[in-house]
Amino acid sequence: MRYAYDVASVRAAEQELMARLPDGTLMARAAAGLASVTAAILGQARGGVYGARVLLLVGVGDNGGDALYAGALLARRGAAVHAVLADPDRAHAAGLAALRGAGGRVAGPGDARTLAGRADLIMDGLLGIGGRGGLRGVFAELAEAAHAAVEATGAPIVAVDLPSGVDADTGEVAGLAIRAAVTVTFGTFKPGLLIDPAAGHAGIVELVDIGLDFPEARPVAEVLQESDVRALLPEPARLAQKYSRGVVGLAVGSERYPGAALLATGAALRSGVGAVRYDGPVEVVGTHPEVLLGDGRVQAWVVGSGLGQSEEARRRLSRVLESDVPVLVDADGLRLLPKESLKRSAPTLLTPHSGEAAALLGSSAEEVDSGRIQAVRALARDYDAAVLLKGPFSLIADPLAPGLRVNTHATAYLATAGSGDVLAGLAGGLLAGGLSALDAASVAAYLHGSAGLLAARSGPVAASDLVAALSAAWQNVAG
Ligand SMILES: NC(=O)C1=CN([C@@H]2O[C@H](COP(=O)(O)OP(=O)(O)OC[C@H]3O[C@@H](n4cnc5c(N)ncnc54)[C@H](O)[C@@H]3O)[C@@H](O)[C@H]2O)[C@@H](O)CC1
Ligand SMILES: Nc1ncnc2c1ncn2[C@@H]1O[C@H](COP(=O)(O)OP(=O)(O)O)[C@@H](O)[C@H]1O
Ligand SMILES: [K+]
Repeated sequence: MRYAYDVASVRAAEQELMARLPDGTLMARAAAGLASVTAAILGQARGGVYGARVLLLVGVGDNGGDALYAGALLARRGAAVHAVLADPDRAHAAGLAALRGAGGRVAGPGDARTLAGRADLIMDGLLGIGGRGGLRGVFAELAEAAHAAVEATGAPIVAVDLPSGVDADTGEVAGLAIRAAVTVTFGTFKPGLLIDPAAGHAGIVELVDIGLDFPEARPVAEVLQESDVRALLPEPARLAQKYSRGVVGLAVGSERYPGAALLATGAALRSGVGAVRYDGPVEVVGTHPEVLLGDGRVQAWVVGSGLGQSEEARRRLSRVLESDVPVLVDADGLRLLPKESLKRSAPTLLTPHSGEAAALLGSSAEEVDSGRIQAVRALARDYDAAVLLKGPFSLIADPLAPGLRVNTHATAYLATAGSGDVLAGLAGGLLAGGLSALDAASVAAYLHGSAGLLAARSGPVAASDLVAALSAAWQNVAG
């Protein structure tokens, strides 16, 4: 598992560690890690550090200090390092002395555009975990100079700890923020590196261990790694029979949206269950001869994907919601009936995208997307249900779990019609296989992402390709 801690916990861990170490040790560790990642990037881009032109954007706190010390290390290896200071009187004094001592040069904001235009790499040391709100004034001018240069030259921006201007704790971006190619973060992930829209500013995130420990702090978010998913996969016992592996019922698809039934069924058949029962008007057996039809006992239902808005759709939805087994509610299922009907006593998993989440919350998709932690938590609380809020990085909240889960194992090729139907069938099958709603959602999001990554190796992905890739994705995880 990978964890993200909030700023208060990072500060506490830092205090605790600094009390036991000589002054400056933590910053030295951070700067060494930062310089080493930066050197690797320069190595790949141009064969080495020697002669590389590096521009440091330096703010007024320790984030700028990290950049200055890392710049000094790069200058000692032969890089031509310039630092542009947002406010010379408040720049990290010892870091500045180290940079100068190593042969680095200092310039004013007026030189930022020229230096950025010539740089092989720009390091963003404007703001770290002490940042509040978006970039303004000189900070904004420096960020704009960096972005303009990147557009013209393609040079990467390496963010120090966080892309400057994003909110470390919430992932919100209120105004201008740096868009980095790589972020080198220290000690732990911060929620802002995992939660959109801030996560979309971070690029590839490299974690540098500086020795921080979090024995008692509660993570804000956790990200399942492959080994976590492996431990949760329902493998068939030797004495398994089809009913002991679980049966999932699918009340999805309609005459208007037959594809949803075919896709969800295909995914459910590859979700580890013993059988899939389809209840609806779509002819699924031609494509999926394994499917059972009509009434019968199931261990979980999936309802809503491609259900349509008809009276019959409403009836199918209420029948499923009134059952006493776990239910996954997707798409039309989230909008068709009064909100109260989604509050059930058996486990429930809601899988909205931002628009559907907004409808449930009475807000707009823009509001949901600008405050995703708040939105997913509010839904889980209001509906007393596990909620998978879909998006580039999907968030999963459960009223009983203190932290959020985030799925970062994904590709933008998943943004394709029918992709959500595949996810619903897969997650529903995992629910029927006995996983909790939280685990079913997390494992499904991971496998769905894996299938997308596998399928994308051969080019753009259709939702049917995701179904076809699911077994391989499962096998890759299971090992
Ligand atoms: N906490 C830790 O464990 C460690 C922290 N280190 C570095 O220290 C950083 C935190 O340093 P600081 O606490 O000094 O904070 P920052 O360097 O993030 O800067 C905070 C300062 O910027 C000003 N500021 C805040 N928002 C602003 C805005 N929107 N526009 C303009 N100015 C703004 C504030 O007045 C404050 O003085 C970390 O992100 C990391 O880079 C590392 O050196 C290693 C260890
Ligand atoms: N940019 C993106 N990067 C990664 N995954 C994405 C992105 N956009 C959407 N997804 C994923 O694709 C799926 C889309 O589901 P959904 O919005 O229900 O689509 P549909 O209704 O067309 O099936 C979700 O799992 C979502 O998390
Ligand atoms: K930064």
